[in-house]
Amino acid sequence: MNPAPNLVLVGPMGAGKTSIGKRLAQRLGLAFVDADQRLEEVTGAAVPLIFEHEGEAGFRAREAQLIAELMLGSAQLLATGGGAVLSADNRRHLRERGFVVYLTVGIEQQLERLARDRSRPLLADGDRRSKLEALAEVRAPLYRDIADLVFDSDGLAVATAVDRLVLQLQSQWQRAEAA
Ligand SMILES: Nc1ncnc2c1ncn2[C@@H]1O[C@H](COP(=O)(O)OP(=O)(O)OP(=O)(O)O)[C@@H](O)[C@H]1O
Ligand SMILES: O=C(O)C1=C[C@@H](O)[C@@H](O)[C@H](O)C1
Ligand SMILES: [Mg+2]
Repeated sequence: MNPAPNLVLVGPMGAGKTSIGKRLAQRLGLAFVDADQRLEEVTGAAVPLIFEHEGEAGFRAREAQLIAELMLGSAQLLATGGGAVLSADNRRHLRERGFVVYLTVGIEQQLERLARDRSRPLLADGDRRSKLEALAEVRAPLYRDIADLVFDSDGLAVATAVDRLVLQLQSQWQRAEAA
């Protein structure tokens, strides 16, 4: 059993938080919430449009409010947005009320997975490789700081990643229960 009320996925764009999260939640019988998708439902606007109208700061404020509200609940799997860990308040809420899994991915896989994607405003223009590298430099220590488990999704199909995660989580949770 999860020692925390919720399960949380953090990590960079293209790590698979949304794709893996949806199937992992089904396997574990948890309600699946994707923060980006929830913000799109609530505002009626796509993430790039929120950035365009309210700036990154406006998006981050909405994201922080959502995380604070969601973490009051339980039995959820929350797939966070890639930048959620930038806020110390978010990190605290996620860590206090979630078992946090950091999904890692190599830059080549990230570039491949996001090659045709137009829904990430931070990659809208300029060189994607250098942008992703700059984001990773700032964020990797923050993801690591709140992680209860680090899982490398590089080169794994979503179904394989989910199978392995279920096993790793169950064994880690059993150890926590026995301790
Ligand atoms: N393990 C995987 N193998 C192959 N493709 C994958 C894998 N995980 C994700 N993808 C693909 O990569 C793209 C990005 O994945 P996803 O949206 O799950 O990333 P994310 O971590 O939620 O990113 P963001 O922080 O931007 O929300 C999607 O098109 C998805 O189908
Ligand atoms: O890495 C980021 O900062 C972001 C990732 C996405 O999940 C979205 O939350 C948005 O595109 C910003
Ligand atoms: Mg996502």
